Amino acid sequence: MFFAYLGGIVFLIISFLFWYKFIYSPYQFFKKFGLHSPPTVPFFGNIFDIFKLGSIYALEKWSIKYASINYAYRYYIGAQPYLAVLDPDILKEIMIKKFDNFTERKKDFGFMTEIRKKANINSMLLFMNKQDWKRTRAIITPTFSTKKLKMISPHIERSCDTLVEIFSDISRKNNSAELWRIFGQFSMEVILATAFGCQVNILKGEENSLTEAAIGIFTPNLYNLLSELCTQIPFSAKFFGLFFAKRLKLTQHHSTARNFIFQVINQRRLQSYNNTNVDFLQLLMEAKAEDDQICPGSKQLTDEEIISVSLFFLLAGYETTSNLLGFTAYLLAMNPDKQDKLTQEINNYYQCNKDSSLYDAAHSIEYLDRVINESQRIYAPGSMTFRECENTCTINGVTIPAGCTVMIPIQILHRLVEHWEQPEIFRPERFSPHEKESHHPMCFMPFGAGPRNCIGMKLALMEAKMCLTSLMRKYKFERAPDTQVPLKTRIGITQSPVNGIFLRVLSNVF
Ligand code: HEM
Repeated sequence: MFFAYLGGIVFLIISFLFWYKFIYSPYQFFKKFGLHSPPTVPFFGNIFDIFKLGSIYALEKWSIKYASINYAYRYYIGAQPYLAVLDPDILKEIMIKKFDNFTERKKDFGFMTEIRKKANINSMLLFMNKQDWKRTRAIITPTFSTKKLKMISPHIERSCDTLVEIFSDISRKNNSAELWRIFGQFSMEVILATAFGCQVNILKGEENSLTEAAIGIFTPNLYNLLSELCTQIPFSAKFFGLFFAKRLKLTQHHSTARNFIFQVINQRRLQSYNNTNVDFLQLLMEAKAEDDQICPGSKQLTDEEIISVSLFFLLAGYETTSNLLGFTAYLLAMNPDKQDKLTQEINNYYQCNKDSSLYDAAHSIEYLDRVINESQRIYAPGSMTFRECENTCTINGVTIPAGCTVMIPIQILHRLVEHWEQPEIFRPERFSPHEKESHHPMCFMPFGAGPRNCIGMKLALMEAKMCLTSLMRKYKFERAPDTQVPLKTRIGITQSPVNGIFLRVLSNVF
């Protein structure tokens, strides 16, 4: 009898502790500071709304209902507390002025961490902790200087030439074509060439072990869904990781890519006397932090670090850039007057600069810059980013507790009616010098902001500008019967078209 009572009491105590630790306590996080959030479900927080509506749309709904003061509102993903901030002045404090208190981004994506561990790949730059990030970023920043990017631009020009040939075939057929897939092949070809000096012809259908692995990493499948789920449900990443990570094709693709890069590094080290490679891998092998950079640890990257950094370039640069090109083509087709203006500007430039290189042309046409900015404002390819708060602080009346993840909804900021007149309209003139002054700089951040912004920004812009300049000299895009209007997009961390982008391509040259 005594033992039955004792057992009952122990059971009650354990149940109470379980309830307190996992069901009650995590959701008191904001309440302790007198702040509100939408109603939560134990273990899941607010993820059902996110699954039902999509993250950005759920945030839009909450922003109307819960953005109490200064356009900031709170929610939970699993048990992790989030604060979404829409106020540009607060964002300036977080991303720039108080950067030291908001240096880290977000805990790693659970399931992908397990996959990378199994594939022997180090932590990615995106999720690095403060110390590791400071050192790594200081070493690799010079790799993205204008001079070095110009050195690798011939790789991009080569793929632009192939793309022009492909578009010539499409224009002759006079049917619509799915351009998003073609821009995807283009950007994969460019990133493999610029990152690893790998001369592949993906646009012409050729493959090798690295391209197969790279394509495999980006092909959506059940496991991607699983990994999405694991980022939301607490403790599930370890659980699923234990059972699946070793057996997944995705892990094999990561291993193949890793081993490929490892072999290339070894070969280059052996042939160091006649090494003429001009690509990121080579630049990373030679990269060294400047002497005046305060960074603890070695000023050079180890081979394992080079592998994880260069692999991350592949992940970060592929989808975002192809989405940018696809969205821009769609917006130009839907706004023929803006497209004509761009073509005119490109032709004018070449009339005055007949022997200009593609690199120089792409960087001299101001209207192209405005078109690309406006395209990214309407469809931000990187639709959100994050910062972790290290120490509790209050900014413009909003308390941000330590341990809280600040969510920066880039796509929403780009369309706020308070800051953008008729935000749904494509008008590149918004970015002309005199109009540019009229909007808050923090309301336009396709590449993030502050010291932890996108390191690949100049590369992405160089690629997009060179690609559009070479295409628009010869072709124009036109709306076809199967063009989806309005375009449906899928918004996660990145934004992509749900059903591709179907357009006609017509020759400009008669
Ligand atoms: C149109 C193309 C691209 C877009 C829209 C884009 C957007 C972004 C955004 C929004 C962030 C987060 C910034 C922040 O938190 O403030 C980011 C981070 C990053 N991006 Fe990009 N990106 C693009 C292309 C690239 C390319 C081509 C590369 C590399 C070759 C790259 C490498 C990175 C890296 C390494 C980070 C993490 C930086 C850090 O934590 O220090 N991105 N990108």
